[in-house]
Amino acid sequence: MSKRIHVAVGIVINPQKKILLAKRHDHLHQGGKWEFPGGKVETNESVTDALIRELKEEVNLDVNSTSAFMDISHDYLDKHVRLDIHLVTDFSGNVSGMEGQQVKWVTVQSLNEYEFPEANKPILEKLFNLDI
Ligand SMILES: Nc1nc2c([nH]c(=O)n2[C@@H]2O[C@H](COP(=O)(O)OP(=O)(O)OP(=O)(O)O)[C@@H](O)[C@H]2O)c(=O)[nH]1
Ligand SMILES: [Mg+2]
Repeated sequence: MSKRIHVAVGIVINPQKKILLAKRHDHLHQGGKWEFPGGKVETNESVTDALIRELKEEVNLDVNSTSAFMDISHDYLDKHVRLDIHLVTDFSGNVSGMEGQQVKWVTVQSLNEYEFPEANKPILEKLFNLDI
């Protein structure tokens, strides 16, 4: 049986309509690829609380509110992930890669230049179709 994990993922969009990407460290699951910041929802934690906590821990942003965007279940060979993806436009602070990871603001149009985990394909399609 592969592991099942529930992940809170943030599509952070700044006032210039750029989206925040972070690069996963090589040793992590799906390492070396770009991701939308986020992480595992802990026991007794809501997805929103998990996302607020992860965005502070990983990229030092203070998030005020989030809105549900899409939900994806994906089977990797070694684990099953459920990505609970939220849009984040209501935040303050300056981005910093708190875990030494590379971070980058990119336009929606340039997202196809980056390599993402397989599970992210539907997210990219939905973002391309958003008129932002
Ligand atoms: N954060 C994030 N995780 C993703 C994305 N796409 C995707 O497949 N994942 C998968 O979802 C899982 C997220 O776990 P994570 O490593 O971010 O978890 P975490 O921040 O709680 O890390 P930790 O376990 O080191 O505390 C990983 O298996 C990762 O491969 C994405 O866009 N963002
Ligand atoms: Mg993470």
